[in-house]
Amino acid sequence: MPYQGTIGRTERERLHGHKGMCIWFTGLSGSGKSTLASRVEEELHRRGVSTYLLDGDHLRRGLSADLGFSDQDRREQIRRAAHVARLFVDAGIVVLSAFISPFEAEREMARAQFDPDSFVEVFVDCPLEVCAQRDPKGLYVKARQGVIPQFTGISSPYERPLSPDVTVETAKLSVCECTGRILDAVIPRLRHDSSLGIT
Ligand SMILES: Nc1ncnc2c1ncn2[C@@H]1O[C@H](COP(=O)(O)OS(=O)(=O)O)[C@@H](OP(=O)(O)O)[C@H]1O
Ligand SMILES: Nc1ncnc2c1ncn2[C@@H]1O[C@H](COP(=O)(O)OP(=O)(O)O)[C@@H](O)[C@H]1O
Repeated sequence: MPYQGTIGRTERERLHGHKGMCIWFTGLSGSGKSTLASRVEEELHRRGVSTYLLDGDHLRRGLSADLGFSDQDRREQIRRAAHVARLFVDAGIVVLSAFISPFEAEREMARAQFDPDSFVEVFVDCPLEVCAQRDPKGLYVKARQGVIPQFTGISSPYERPLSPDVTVETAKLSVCECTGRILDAVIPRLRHDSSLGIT
């Protein structure tokens, strides 16, 4: 439970003019999590929504600098990420969380931090071969050479989500189409009451 002062989430949401929410992106490295989280954030920002983008590399440079990529460390990474996301939502902000988050149990743990309307799980679905071809950071080449151990999809598992709120197939749809589908799921849930002007 968040610390409860005299100003609560409802008051903060009223000030922002929309509800707080967590949009949780999960998918393989190179599937398009960061690209889509960033595009969705731009679109929300343009509509006057208060946003914040959290991603794996970002957290791992600071709060999670002590963690590696063992199953146990990934579980701890997602526990921390979900907790931080919860704080942002309690502050009335729309937080976009982009983590591989490879395990269903931890994604469900993240979901359980929020009320059902405040959490949207986005499965960024892309075949491993396409991710490896894209290889935007050159990590798949190194993983296949054995230089990077425990690499998701190569030498560490990725469990496909069982019941995501939105699935975007990034090898079939453009960035623009994927962004539109995510916004269609998110925007109706942001309206706090009829006084809000989000369109
Ligand atoms: N072994 C291994 N496996 C997967 N990913 C690796 C690894 N080593 C480094 N990286 C880089 O770390 C980013 C993923 O961090 P996450 O915190 O999102 O991962 S996890 O949710 O804890 O599984 C990931 O970012 P994305 O490519 O944006 O997914 C990589 O840049
Ligand atoms: N429909 C799409 N959605 C997202 N990214 C796409 C799409 N089609 C092609 N891409 C490309 O795939 C790459 C995904 O990289 P990135 O967003 O860093 O992935 P991740 O954050 O999941 O590691 C980018 O180069 C992006 O331009």
